[in-house]
Amino acid sequence: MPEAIKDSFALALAQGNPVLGDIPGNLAKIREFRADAAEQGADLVVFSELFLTGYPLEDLVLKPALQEAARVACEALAKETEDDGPALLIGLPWEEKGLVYNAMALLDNGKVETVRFKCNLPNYGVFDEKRVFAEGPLPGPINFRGLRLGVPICEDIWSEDVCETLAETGAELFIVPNGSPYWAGKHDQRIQVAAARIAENGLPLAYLNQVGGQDELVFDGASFVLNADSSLAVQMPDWEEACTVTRWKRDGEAWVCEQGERAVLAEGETAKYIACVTGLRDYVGKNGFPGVVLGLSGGIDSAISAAMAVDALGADKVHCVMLPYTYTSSESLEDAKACADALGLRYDILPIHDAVDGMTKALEPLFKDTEPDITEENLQSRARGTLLMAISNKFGPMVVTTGNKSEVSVGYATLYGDMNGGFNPIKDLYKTEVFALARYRNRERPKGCLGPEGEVIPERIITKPPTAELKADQRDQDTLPDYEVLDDILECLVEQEMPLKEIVARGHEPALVKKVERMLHLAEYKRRQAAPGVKLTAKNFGRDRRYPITNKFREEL
Ligand SMILES: Nc1ncnc2c1ncn2[C@@H]1O[C@H](COP(=O)(O)OP(=O)(O)OC[C@H]2O[C@@H]([n+]3cccc(C(=O)O)c3)[C@H](O)[C@@H]2O)[C@@H](O)[C@H]1O
Ligand SMILES: Nc1ncnc2c1ncn2[C@@H]1O[C@H](COP(=O)(O)OP(=O)(O)OP(=O)(O)O)[C@@H](O)[C@H]1O
Ligand SMILES: NC(=O)CC[C@H](N)C(=O)O
Repeated sequence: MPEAIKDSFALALAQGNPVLGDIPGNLAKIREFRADAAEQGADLVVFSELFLTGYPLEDLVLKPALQEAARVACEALAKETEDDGPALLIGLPWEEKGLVYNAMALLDNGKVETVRFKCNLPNYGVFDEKRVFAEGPLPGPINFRGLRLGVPICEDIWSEDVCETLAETGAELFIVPNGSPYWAGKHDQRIQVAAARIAENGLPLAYLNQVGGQDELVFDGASFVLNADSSLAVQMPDWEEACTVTRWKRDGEAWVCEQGERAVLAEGETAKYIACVTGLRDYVGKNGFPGVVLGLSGGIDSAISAAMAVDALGADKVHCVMLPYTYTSSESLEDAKACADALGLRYDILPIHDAVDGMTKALEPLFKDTEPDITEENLQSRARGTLLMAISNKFGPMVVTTGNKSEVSVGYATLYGDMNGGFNPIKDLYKTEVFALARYRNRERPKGCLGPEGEVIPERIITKPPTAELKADQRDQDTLPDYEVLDDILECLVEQEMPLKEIVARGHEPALVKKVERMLHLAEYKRRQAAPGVKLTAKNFGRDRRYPITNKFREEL
């Protein structure tokens, strides 16, 4: 039986990257973290929200078999705490009297000592927890070897009630396990929320988040400890697994965390770039692909996607194919080759003339009395999409799709053509941000990136006017307004749901604002069929923005 905690204790924060549904794999990770924490003298190791199963579980948690497998793994793990090692605070779904809770279990002395449930279930943006979990009752503290731990679970700290109840019922500090996805500016929000709970209750707070990608979400880690005066005691690194042991001392009635690691966090473009790379890496890795393949056109979208793929997976796992047709310029061929060379990846050229001519011939009996139009343009895109999917089928790599948020917004992409693919690393980046990130990556290679340093996206790819090259002398701006203008209107419409009048008041042409609004609504059917991609903003296309496809509503202006 371990001794009661008196004047000091050591708390390990296990900032890990679970694989959703891989209970044996996550269990193995828990054991590794525990061994590491034991070596560092920890008394307790805490894991992020639902770590044993992975987060977010979505409807998978409704499966009794999943609940049962998690419970069995938890009981087995509890037995292992009979040794002298640290206790464990782990997250898992917990069924009781027919209701399923989002729970944290304290495993100590060879058994499950206590379980407590999440009270405030987030049900906005990407979150849908009320659909699958029951709300827990307002909790009291967990007794850990005589120490009274307040354990609010993630959303539980985003309002006052749970922390207030825990403090009133004797909690001595807060330990907060989270599954808190990244979006730009999120870390500052978390610190503010934590500081508010500390100010209300006068207790220190350890905030633990997971890392890694899970479908469209990426988690940045960046766990931290704030003391009761809201000063930062520990800042763990972002975007990487880590096990940090925080050391606590009693000062009269209060607990104080000793000053520890102070990692510098990625911000702005660095954070966004790492988020795209992390999302792609984990999607490809966790779904078991040997690598990726993508069409490299000499344009900026495919160039930055190729750079992100190399940074995520290494050049040996990225295959780029130039698929030229009649309208492909010599500059595009040169630029694609220069980009492939700079990134050091496998590059092939497969002309699509035969494929397009073959489809044109097959359609001739029906099309012979018609004029060429966008149909023929789309055949080029579909030939490319088909060939890339064939390479995927034959050799196994996943097709990376490369549409930016501006294109995805207005439907400037071909269904079953360039929209083909399994995952899109730039889906939540407007075109103007794609340009900025390309320049950024040429200046700087952020941590964890496996590609070369220096210029990886040749300058001309960034400076030349964007073109789909589906007909002679085509430019994106023949069909779309300048990207600076388009992106500003889209940001207002998508992220802010701003009334059209207010968008016009920013200096935009009324007719253009109406046109963009119309394109945005009309493209809903394409987005519903589009590949998933990394969420970077507070409102991505996907779970954050659920619009009907059939929709005749248009705002008056
Ligand atoms: N509400 C709805 N629900 C379900 N399906 C709907 C639909 N409305 C149209 N459709 C279907 O969608 C079809 C039109 O969509 P789609 O076939 O994609 O063709 P569409 O959107 O007409 O053309 C593709 C556009 O993407 C542009 N673009 C830009 C950059 C690159 C590339 C590229 O390919 O590399 C393309 C290209 O210039 C063109 O403006 C209709 O013929 C119809 O079959
Ligand atoms: N000639 C080509 N060879 C290989 N892939 C191509 C070719 N043309 C288009 N693609 C694929 O289709 C996608 C969509 O084309 P699109 O023209 O929108 O993008 P881009 O060429 O990368 O960038 P930009 O819009 O700046 O020209 C490309 O990103 C690329 O993956
Ligand atoms: N898992 C959760 O409860 C997440 C919700 C929380 N507000 C966050 O994004 O940090």
